Amino acid sequence: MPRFAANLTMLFTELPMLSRFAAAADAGFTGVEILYPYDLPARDLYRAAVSAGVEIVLINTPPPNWTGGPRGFAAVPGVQDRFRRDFERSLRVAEALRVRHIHVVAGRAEGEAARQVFAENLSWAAERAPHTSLTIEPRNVVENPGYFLHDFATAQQIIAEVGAPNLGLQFDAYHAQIISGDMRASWMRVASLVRHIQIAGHPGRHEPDGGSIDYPAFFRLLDEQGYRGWISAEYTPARQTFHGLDWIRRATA
Ligand SMILES: O=C(O)C(=O)[C@H](O)CO
Ligand SMILES: [Mg+2]
Repeated sequence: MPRFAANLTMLFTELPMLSRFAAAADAGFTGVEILYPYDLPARDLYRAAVSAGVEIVLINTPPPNWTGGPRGFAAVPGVQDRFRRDFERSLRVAEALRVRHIHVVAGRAEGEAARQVFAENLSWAAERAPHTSLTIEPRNVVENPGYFLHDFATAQQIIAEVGAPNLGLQFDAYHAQIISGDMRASWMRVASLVRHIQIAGHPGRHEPDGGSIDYPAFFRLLDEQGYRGWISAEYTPARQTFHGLDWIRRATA
């Protein structure tokens, strides 16, 4: 049976962050992810996870601007020193939270210079943190205009070029459906590189229930293929989080 994580940046936001861990555990999640855990003490987050009995599966590298603006800048030329300092910070937080994956967020950039900077930053980070799993995630540019990593072919090339054993793909099924029009076909092409999956319903990015992606069939496929990673629910609840959890009850029944 797949292991499900709740993205606490998007789910259970009816509650303060530290109360979301227990709410996720009560709902049947055994892991959580927090996109930007940098504004609360790591020890409080870790304690909340331990007392709820959930693992913290993933965090993102920090955004360049704490009060908004683009998220992440690993592919942005001209700020490599800053990337390195901020990566050190994510590493400290990841160690304190015993996090499994750090998602290295590419940011807004384009062209060959951005591709080179992204590959250089990833090589540096993979070597700096050989025991931490690093991920990169293609996102659709319809909703993330200007985002550097917006197709799977580029992600595959960069992972091959960096060639680090601790760098892999974060497969967001919602983005994949928009990028290729066929999430399952994308999955079949890149599955061997994937170390973390995120899900949301399409269209709308709400509960993974109904819509154009057949998630029960996807979960069966993952079981058949022996996928051992986490599947993280990264969606905006259509109403209150608690009213939209039938899908996980069915998936874990
Ligand atoms: O946008 C997404 O799908 C992500 O997973 C990002 O990490 C959100 O910041
Ligand atoms: Mg995602």
